[in-house]
Amino acid sequence: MLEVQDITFSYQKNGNQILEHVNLSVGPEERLGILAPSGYGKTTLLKIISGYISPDAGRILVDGEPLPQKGYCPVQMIFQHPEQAVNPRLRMREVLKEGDGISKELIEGLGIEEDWKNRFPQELSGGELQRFCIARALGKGTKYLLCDEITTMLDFITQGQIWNFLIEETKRRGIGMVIVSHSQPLLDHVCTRQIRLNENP
Ligand SMILES: Nc1ncnc2c1ncn2[C@@H]1O[C@H](COP(=O)(O)OP(=O)(O)OP(=O)(O)O)[C@@H](O)[C@H]1O
Repeated sequence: MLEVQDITFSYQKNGNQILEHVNLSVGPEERLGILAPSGYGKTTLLKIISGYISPDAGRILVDGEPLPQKGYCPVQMIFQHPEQAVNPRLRMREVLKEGDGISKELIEGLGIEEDWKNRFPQELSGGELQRFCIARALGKGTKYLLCDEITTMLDFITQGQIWNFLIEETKRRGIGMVIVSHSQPLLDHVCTRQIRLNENP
């Protein structure tokens, strides 16, 4: 179980509180959709849940344990803009090595072509690059996957391929998901449960 307990956060000391006493939990079989208008702190919340930023108060537990201070994080996040999530100086084969033992099956399942691995990020399309970011986030140790508008900038065919793959892969491996999107049809299609931020789950 992924538990988000009483999270409070503001970017500036004594500034506007972006998140106030946020509580939610997600099981390994669930795909939880989060809805909220722009600026309500959805991206900020996902960054806290995946350990990129620390909350001012509250805690994140995975199976009753806090996120590890070092080593592989069982909660992985995929961002809206893949080009901002990869080192531009690394070839894609090296980017994949940043993950936790990325399998051949995963790479094939995502439709990543052998030749793409020799390229640099700027030599790939947004959809091709996002497939690498998804592969990197789905290493052996991943228990929960957080998706922040991950297909917003992609065409419908690519969106469909990516979501079908993600649903199958996470079901098979018992990986729980948290999905942020402004698209209600997408959330209706993908999620097993939905909540609105700032309302009780
Ligand atoms: N690094 C930062 N420093 C200061 N303020 C920030 C920072 N990042 C985001 N904010 C502010 O925090 C608030 C929440 O931003 P966040 O990106 O989490 O919202 P969001 O709900 O994901 O929005 P959107 O739906 O537009 O992506 C916004 O008012 C934003 O301007």
